[in-house]
Amino acid sequence: MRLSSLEKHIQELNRYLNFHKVCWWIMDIENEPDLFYCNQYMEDVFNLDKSLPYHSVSNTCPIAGDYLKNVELKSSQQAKLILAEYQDLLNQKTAEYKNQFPYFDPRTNITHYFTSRAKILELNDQGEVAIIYGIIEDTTAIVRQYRRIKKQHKMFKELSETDPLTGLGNKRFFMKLLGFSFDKAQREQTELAVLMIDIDYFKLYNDYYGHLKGDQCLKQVANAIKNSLSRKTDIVARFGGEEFIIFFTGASAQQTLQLAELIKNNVELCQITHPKSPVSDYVTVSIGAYIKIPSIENYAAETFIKYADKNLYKAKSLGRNKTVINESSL
Ligand SMILES: Nc1nc2c(ncn2[C@@H]2O[C@H](COP(=O)(O)OP(=O)(O)OP(=O)(O)O)[C@@H](O)[C@H]2O)c(=O)[nH]1
Repeated sequence: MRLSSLEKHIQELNRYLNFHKVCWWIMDIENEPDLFYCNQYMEDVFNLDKSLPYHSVSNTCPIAGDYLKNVELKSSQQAKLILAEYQDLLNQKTAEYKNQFPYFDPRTNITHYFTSRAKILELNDQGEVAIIYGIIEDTTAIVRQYRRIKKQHKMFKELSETDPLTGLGNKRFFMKLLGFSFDKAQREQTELAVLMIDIDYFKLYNDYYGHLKGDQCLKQVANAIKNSLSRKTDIVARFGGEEFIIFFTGASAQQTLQLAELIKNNVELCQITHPKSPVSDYVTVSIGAYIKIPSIENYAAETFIKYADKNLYKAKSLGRNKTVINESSL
């Protein structure tokens, strides 16, 4: 009786669900829980043996069976999820499931992406699930397009946060990260340090050598600054023109001063000749630093930049090629 009912359903599915590029399958859970019947298109797509009218769930089902062989599931976690949804359908906890799975086709060496939906078609007299059916659609084109857009989005984001000349982060990138770190330092009551670095007499350098050489100089200085930083959490950016900025957390005032001195020395050690500089034969930088534990009442991330900038101004007025750090913290 059940078999003829199944046959009737198979005939109906063949008649009504005969769309191009749509796989359908049906299972008699009550009598043959390990078998599924499907259309020819599904047999083609998943390389199933066409000599039989049915296929084994445990051996050939693209999801439940030998998925380890053919389905490139990203993780066993995903496989478990699909299985759990299938169980929920059998236990009537859900009326329909919908999941996605990648399928590696060994004939073409290409991974396709499918969306699989299933529903209960018939209950038996005891109200238990008797027959379920489902469709599987190839969503490879949509998935690929989604990934392309995501990749482009990431690229645009990186471009919008990168200084094209030096490859360092730009002001926007810096302010975003400073905001996060400021809040964290405030919560954890740790020191936050901001260093403003400015090339000395850069206008004279540009006037003497021209803008292109000025650009090269900016790149070299940017590299010298970047290479002076050892921790991943030290964030550096080109803040504008010939000005660079750094922030980091968890260091003492002494360590901050040491790092500033290291940067200053490393820039001078690049030996970029600057015939017009009154302070050195080579390009030098001045640095203004500000370090403090952010306090809830009195500070904002921008205040750190303002004070670091004031100290930079002091370093310039003290003759350049100098570091000034907020003295109260030393
Ligand atoms: N080549 C080049 N020059 C730049 C760029 N951005 C800013 N500048 C130049 O940097 C110079 C900055 O000059 P000023 O602000 O007068 O400062 P300075 O000559 O370095 O003097 P001090 O900072 O007081 O030591 C200007 O000549 C700008 O044109 C850039 O992207 N490329």
